[in-house]
Amino acid sequence: MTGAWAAMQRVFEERERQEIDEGRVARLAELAARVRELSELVILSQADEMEIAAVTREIELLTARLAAAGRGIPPSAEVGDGGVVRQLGSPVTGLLNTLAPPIEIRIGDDGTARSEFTLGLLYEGPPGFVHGGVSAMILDHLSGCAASANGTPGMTAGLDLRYRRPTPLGVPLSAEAKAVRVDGRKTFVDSRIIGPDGRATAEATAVFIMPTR
Ligand SMILES: CCCCC/C=C\C/C=C\C/C=C\C/C=C\CCCC(=O)SCCNC(=O)CCNC(=O)[C@H](O)C(C)(C)COP(=O)(O)OP(=O)(O)OC[C@H]1O[C@@H](n2cnc3c(N)ncnc32)[C@H](O)[C@@H]1OP(=O)(O)O
Repeated sequence: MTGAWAAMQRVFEERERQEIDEGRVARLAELAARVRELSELVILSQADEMEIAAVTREIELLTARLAAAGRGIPPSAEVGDGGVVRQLGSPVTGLLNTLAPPIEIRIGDDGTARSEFTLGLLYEGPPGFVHGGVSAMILDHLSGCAASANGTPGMTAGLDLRYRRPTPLGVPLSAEAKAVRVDGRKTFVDSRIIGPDGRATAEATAVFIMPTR
């Protein structure tokens, strides 16, 4: 008995009481996209110190405007087609999470979870290449979706990763994950990130375990 199941249920139930207004989500997603651009410019901008101080003050005012409306609870997670969880605040796929790339995942007829994406400077590890932790995050999440699509969701119990070659920044990448074996509460999922030359840059095997109630 881990208690994790009950804790997750409580959070889900609280969040499920909220209606998701798609028009509002679209406007918030637009805001998140603009904040992502801003985040990249915090690293790249050549503005002088006066300009940086002025922009900082403006951002402070904008933050205060949003805070004035009060803070609610994060928008709920929904299970969509093929068992893909639509979690608006997810750090991987969350349209409203400015730390998320964000990555769109779809499930094929054979249960493979797939995604195509380009990772920019915010996800840099070695100069010019994707941070290994970011690759791990993406493969973990994609694999979780594949386990769910298989009808055997769970929490990541293990993620065995091999970095085959550096994953380049700023070019189209793809990734795929598929449940390959179920053993009681354990689901084993194989996944990979594929570079523009069609070769795998990172490969993983993950184990998902449904927590005991
Ligand atoms: C409302 C409830 C929802 C429940 C489902 C939860 C999520 C799924 C929902 C949606 C998924 C959709 C999209 C995916 C999204 C995200 C993916 C990322 C997910 C994460 O970001 S998630 C965060 C990181 N994750 C954790 O925070 C886990 C912390 N941890 C624990 O909560 C426990 O650790 C737990 C529950 C994992 C297991 O605990 P436990 O007590 O139930 O089970 P136990 O340890 O006894 O293991 C049972 C059998 O598995 C074997 N075993 C254990 N580990 C193994 C390994 N690595 N390799 C091979 N075998 C292994 C043992 O050897 C034994 O084998 P045997 O039965 O043969 O003896």
